[in-house]
Amino acid sequence: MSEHLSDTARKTTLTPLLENGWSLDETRDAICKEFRFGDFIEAFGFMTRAAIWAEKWNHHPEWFNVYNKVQVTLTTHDVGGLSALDVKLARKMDGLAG
Ligand SMILES: C[C@H](O)[C@H](O)[C@H]1CNC2=NC(N)=NC(=O)C2=N1
Repeated sequence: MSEHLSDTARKTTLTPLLENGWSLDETRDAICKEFRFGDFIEAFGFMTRAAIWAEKWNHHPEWFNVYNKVQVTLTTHDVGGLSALDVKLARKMDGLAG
């Protein structure tokens, strides 16, 4: 079971993500990012790869896709806010998106 991200962890692990296109939704303690790809197949390929990691880690994104755009929201429902799992999945998604 994950834990709510500590203030220290927020400074060290969240800051680089916020500098890399993620933004904080403070109303629900979530991080969000919009990824854009060349076309639908690239966007869906990204979603498919991310889905396999999400399933492996039992940590599932909220996301919305139209054509080449994927809007992602990450938060941990079990703790009612951000946990280390959100940071881990956000980093993985950045890596997969290239
Ligand atoms: C029962 C199941 O393990 C939980 O609901 C898992 C599944 N995937 C999840 N995904 C996310 N993003 N947050 C969770 O708290 C979460 N919990």
